Amino acid sequence: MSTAAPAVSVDGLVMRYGDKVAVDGLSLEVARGTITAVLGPNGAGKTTTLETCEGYRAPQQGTVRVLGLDPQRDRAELLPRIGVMLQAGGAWSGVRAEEMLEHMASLHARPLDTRMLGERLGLGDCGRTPYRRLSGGQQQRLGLAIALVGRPELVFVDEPTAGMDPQARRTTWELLEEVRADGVTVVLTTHHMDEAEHLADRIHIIDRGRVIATGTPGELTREGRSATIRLVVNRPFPDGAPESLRAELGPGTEVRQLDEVSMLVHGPADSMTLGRVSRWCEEHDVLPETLNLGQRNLEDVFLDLTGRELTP
Ligand SMILES: Nc1ncnc2c1ncn2[C@@H]1O[C@H](COP(=O)(O)OP(=O)(O)OP(=O)(O)O)[C@@H](O)[C@H]1O
Repeated sequence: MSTAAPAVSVDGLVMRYGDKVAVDGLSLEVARGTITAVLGPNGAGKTTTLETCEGYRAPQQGTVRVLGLDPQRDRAELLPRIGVMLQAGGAWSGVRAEEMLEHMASLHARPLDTRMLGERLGLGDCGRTPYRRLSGGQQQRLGLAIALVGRPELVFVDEPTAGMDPQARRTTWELLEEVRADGVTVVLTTHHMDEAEHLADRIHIIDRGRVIATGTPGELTREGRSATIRLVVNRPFPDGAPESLRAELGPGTEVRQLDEVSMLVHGPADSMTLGRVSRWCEEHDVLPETLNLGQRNLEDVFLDLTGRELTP
């Protein structure tokens, strides 16, 4: 564990919009040089938290420090050192992509080469396209280029791959990994658990304005009370098999039939459950060809903690 001061520290943050509590006593830290994901469902309070770190909103309660500075009081000192990729917009509608990027570069003392950055992000072909005519994925990539052009020490990226096709998503992930390799700290929000699992050194899972779990992807998915069991049998299940297996396993278990010979069981991660599945097979005259306890993913972690799906 690094002893260096954290890049970001949020302590007891409370944010409301009128009567609505958007952030409810949220605390988290981001270590320097890492990719940290703030993962949570829509409306969990991710964007509001990020906007407070970026200095766009003043904390109503609690404290926020970014690179050791107060994002409100020390805004002028902080701004040249951070990059921000907004969730939507970030450019005015008529401006061409390359003009926007060059304009942003001109605001920084030592900007990156805009042509190279545009090429790297696959913006080469649309440099002369007005912002409003860019696809959603292209607007996202331009937003990321704008966040990176000033060689920030820390970048905040809000839903970096929303609206991107799988290939653009991969490229964006690679780029964020390169940025980290250069020593830049990356804080990203996402509601895609695969994105958090793939990219993040550390994940803060948030729900209803609070951090409900923190850890590396491995730590979060190893601990816990439940697992996914995959069952594949030698011949089609009898009618009513999922209901009958669920009854055998008791409460707290979900059973989903995938096709005529396979089922997924989500339930307690213990040998008793495996034993019961095996006994049920024997009683129903089907032979398990596969019966294995799968690795939990972040979706399972979220379900364990909240009783709800991360991506409904
Ligand atoms: N300007 C606003 N006025 C009123 N309510 C708002 C405003 N911005 C956000 N909210 C509400 O505050 C809560 C938290 O919103 P926030 O955008 O921070 O969540 P989020 O986790 O980023 O969600 P998403 O993934 O959908 O962007 C939500 O219930 C949202 O509806």
